[in-house]
Amino acid sequence: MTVLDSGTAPILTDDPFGTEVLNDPAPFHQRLRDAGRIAYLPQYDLFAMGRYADVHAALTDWQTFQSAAGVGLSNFRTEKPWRPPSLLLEADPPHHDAPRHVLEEILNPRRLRSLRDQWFADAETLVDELLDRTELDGAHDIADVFPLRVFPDALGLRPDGRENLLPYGDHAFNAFGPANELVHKGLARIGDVSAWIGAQCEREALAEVGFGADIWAAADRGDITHAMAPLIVRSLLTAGVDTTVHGLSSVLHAFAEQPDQWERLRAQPSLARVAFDEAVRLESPVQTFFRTTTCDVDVDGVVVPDGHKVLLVLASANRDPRRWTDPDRFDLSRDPSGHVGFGMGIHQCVGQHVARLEAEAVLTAMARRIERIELAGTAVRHHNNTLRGWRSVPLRITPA
Ligand code: HEM
Ligand SMILES: O=C(O)c1ccc(-n2ccnc2)cc1
Repeated sequence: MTVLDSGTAPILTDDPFGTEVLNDPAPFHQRLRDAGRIAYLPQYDLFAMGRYADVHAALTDWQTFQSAAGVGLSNFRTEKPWRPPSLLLEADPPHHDAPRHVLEEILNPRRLRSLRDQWFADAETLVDELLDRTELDGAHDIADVFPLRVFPDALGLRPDGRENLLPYGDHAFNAFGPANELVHKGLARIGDVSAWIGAQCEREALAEVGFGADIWAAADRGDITHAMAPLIVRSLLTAGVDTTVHGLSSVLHAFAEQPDQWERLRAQPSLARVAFDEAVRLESPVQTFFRTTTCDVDVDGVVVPDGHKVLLVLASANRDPRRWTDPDRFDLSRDPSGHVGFGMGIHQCVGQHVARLEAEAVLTAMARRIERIELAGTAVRHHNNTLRGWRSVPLRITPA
């Protein structure tokens, strides 16, 4: 795509949600970083940032770059959201504060320690089931399976109907983008699926022990209102599975592409956590989120008018050579902290510890049982307006 400089903002004619970019976003990200600190995309009348420093600055300045007008392309100031807005993701202080504090308490690493032994055992069971094979699919057999085995139970979801979770999350993440074919393909089922999701958020649908019950208990304590509780449960239902499914397929693909890094993990299984964060930096399972300006904002001489949508390209920031040495390399000796794959600032991912624990369980179980993994064919991308991961990662494995 060409970069034309008309007026003050460099113009990019890329479509961040088109098939070409979804298949290989790197050229778009490179053009965006090279164009300057901010660029204008006329196709969607939006501004975009791709450099680490600018994305980080916008994420940590919620007063100027708000979430309350939606974190997708749709501007809640002028358009009706497709569902009641999120009390966390699509809210700013003060309304954001109480729901955020409640989930921080429920999902913090200390509270998750009670799940660690169970999740590690579940991961070992899953890997043991696969060890009689020399070839498997890292997406179909592991990434798509493990989150659905552990997270719905931890949340307290009833056993039936869980097949609705992935389609709901996939549609919700598509809906942050434009109304393209990816959104249209989900519309036929979303009514029924949303009804099922809404029903699972009610207190009587949830187990007495789990994240859902903890949210309702917070309402009983008065930390949030009872009216807020179902919507906060809905946040976990929306975010809890698709994200980790794509995070896991990404880390397995990264290792399969670089078997030397797998040897490092086998030598030091405690590297599992940093390996997952390095994969989240490199692959950015959540590629983008939007913000809306709350005033006229001058970025390097480009004036973004009040109320305008700004696309924050997390995936580009995570590979910005201004911030990362050899950014395109999956490297376990790197310190990936500071990456924006989980966001940054007041909206930084409150589920990151859940995601890390799931990945640590899977990678530790695999590292102990599998001597070598390598790609056994061409991996196939899963397309989504916001999420990036793999539909298929054919692997050849050598049991230890
Ligand atoms: C690899 C997995 C994941 C990635 C890459 C990821 C990424 C992100 C990012 C980038 C944000 C910031 C959004 C923004 O700034 O607008 C975020 C927020 C959030 N994440 Fe995640 N996430 C993951 C998994 C999870 C899981 C498993 C949960 C729930 C258990 C979760 C719950 C949330 C919630 C509730 C927010 C909103 C926080 C707020 O607005 O205060 N995420 N996540
Ligand atoms: O409240 C919601 O509906 C909602 C909350 C968080 C996410 N999310 C995105 C990345 N990690 C989590 C998605 C949806």
